[in-house]
Amino acid sequence: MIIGLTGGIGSGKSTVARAFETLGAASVDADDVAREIVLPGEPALLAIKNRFGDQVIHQNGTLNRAALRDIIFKDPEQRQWLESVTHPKIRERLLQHLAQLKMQGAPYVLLVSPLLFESGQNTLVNRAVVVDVPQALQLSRTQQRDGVSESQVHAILAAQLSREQRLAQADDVIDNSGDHVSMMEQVVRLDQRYRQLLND
Ligand SMILES: CC(C)(COP(=O)(O)OP(=O)(O)OC[C@H]1O[C@@H](n2cnc3c(N)ncnc32)[C@H](O)[C@@H]1O)[C@@H](O)C(=O)NCCC(=O)NCCS
Ligand SMILES: Nc1ncnc2c1ncn2[C@@H]1O[C@H](COP(=O)(O)OP(=O)(O)OP(=O)(O)O)[C@@H](O)[C@H]1O
Repeated sequence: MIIGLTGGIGSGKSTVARAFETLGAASVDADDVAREIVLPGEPALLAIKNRFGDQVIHQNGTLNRAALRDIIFKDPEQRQWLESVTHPKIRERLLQHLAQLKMQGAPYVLLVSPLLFESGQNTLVNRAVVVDVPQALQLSRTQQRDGVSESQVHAILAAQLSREQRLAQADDVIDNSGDHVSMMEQVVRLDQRYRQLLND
């Protein structure tokens, strides 16, 4: 069984995924896969360099993520172009990771992705769990974690589904506006539910 785990920027997806892992779940993270497909030598990195030039490439040949972030969250057309190059490759690589994880015998696998619904990756999963927090908390936790400006987080939020749109597509919801103990209690309940579903 594959469970999609999604939520907007800074909602706590990675934190929640780690909590599921302590209970025995396996996981693959779309943000990590998005990094793999732009490593030096990958065709996606070459396409990005051809479009945006050396301003988005570090001296050592790796992607300058901050520079690309500045460009794509200012201009929806550039973001759509980047997604048209990266999303098919991310999907392909996710499928490979999921197939490998399936062999390893975990009871269920989490596909952790900020853009589960936006990118159509939800067609790869059996259920979707949304990590939900009010927008103000997304903003403060992201700023505290990454040291980025409020306007940059707002620009990223604007490129993602709204809280309501995401919740409307959820099978399960984790309210991550409380502390870690409250989050863990919800994860334990859902883990039991997923194991029960496997036995049904
Ligand atoms: C623009 C890039 C280089 C910025 O890299 P950076 O290291 O600063 O951020 P990182 O990749 O860790 O993403 C942080 C968060 O930004 C948000 N985000 C990233 N890409 C997008 C996007 N295309 N649309 C909306 N939100 C996005 C997500 O909430 C994500 O968790 C990078 O995000 C990227 O390559 N994005 C395009 C690929 C993509 O859509 N990735 C999302 C997973 S499918
Ligand atoms: N319940 C919680 N209480 C307090 N802080 C939390 C809680 N959950 C997560 N955080 C913190 O909020 C920040 C964002 O969490 P996390 O990195 O897990 O989010 P994310 O959804 O994976 O983010 P992104 O989409 O940007 O990769 C982190 O600094 C994390 O430690």
